[in-house]
Amino acid sequence: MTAEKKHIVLEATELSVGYFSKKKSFPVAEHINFSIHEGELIGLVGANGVGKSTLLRSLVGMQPTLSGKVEINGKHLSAISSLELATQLSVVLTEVPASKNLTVQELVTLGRQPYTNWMGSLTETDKKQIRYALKITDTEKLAHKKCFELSDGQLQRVAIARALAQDTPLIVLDEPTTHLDLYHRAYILKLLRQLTTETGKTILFSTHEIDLAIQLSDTMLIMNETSLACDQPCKLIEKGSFDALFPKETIAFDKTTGRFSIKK
Ligand SMILES: Nc1ncnc2c1ncn2[C@@H]1O[C@H](COP(=O)(O)OP(=O)(O)OP(=O)(O)O)[C@@H](O)[C@H]1O
Repeated sequence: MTAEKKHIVLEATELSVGYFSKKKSFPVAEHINFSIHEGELIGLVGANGVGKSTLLRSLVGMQPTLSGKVEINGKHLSAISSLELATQLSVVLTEVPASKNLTVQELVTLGRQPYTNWMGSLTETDKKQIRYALKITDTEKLAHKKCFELSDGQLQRVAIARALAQDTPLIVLDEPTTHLDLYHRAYILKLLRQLTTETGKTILFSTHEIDLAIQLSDTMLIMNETSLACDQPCKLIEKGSFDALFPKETIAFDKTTGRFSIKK
């Protein structure tokens, strides 16, 4: 029997990402090829400065690609209007929201923008989705606080709530567990896992929590200076793909436990 072919939500083909300066391009990562499937939790890992944020921003159209192709649900990214994109894709980046003067309730409500009419009035569905987003991210009690009054960790959860209010089939998060304490780190990663299994959302997130990502992700992307590997965590472990992430003399990957340990 052939395995059921899952719908490809996002595909990168011969993608090159990086920066332009004085009309010259400075690639950060090249020849990137991978596809991610509906209902999967995908963890992107790699050392500091390897290009994870650059890649994520390029995949969601927040910075121009240098060459190659990004397709979302089979459609070239550049052919998708910003309104259409906002109903398909929500993004949580590491940058602090510009609108810190808003209350948490107001910021999360902004997530409903793609669906509200020109007056911005909320339907029962909008209100229900906002309540759900606040509840599931454990931010209900903060709803009436101004964003500038929040700790970094609280703000991080509010940013995730805004993305959940947007209720898109694809969510992309850049380091969603930064600033979070151990409990909220596990809580958020478990929540992302739960959202993929219970609601069929596809969630791509970058993280330095490699051990947790190995345990929770369906697929992992391992980015290093010369290549990007994409596969199930167990297959990547078998292939030794985690070994090349960090200098061996300092930190080693144990295939049997799926964890890194410091070499003494
Ligand atoms: N705006 C920019 N202009 C030029 N180069 C940049 C810019 N932003 C980042 N870079 C460079 O691109 C490379 C990749 O940076 P990026 O932030 O994507 O890495 P990262 O893997 O997300 O790192 P970290 O794990 O530390 O967050 C780095 O060498 C960085 O200096």
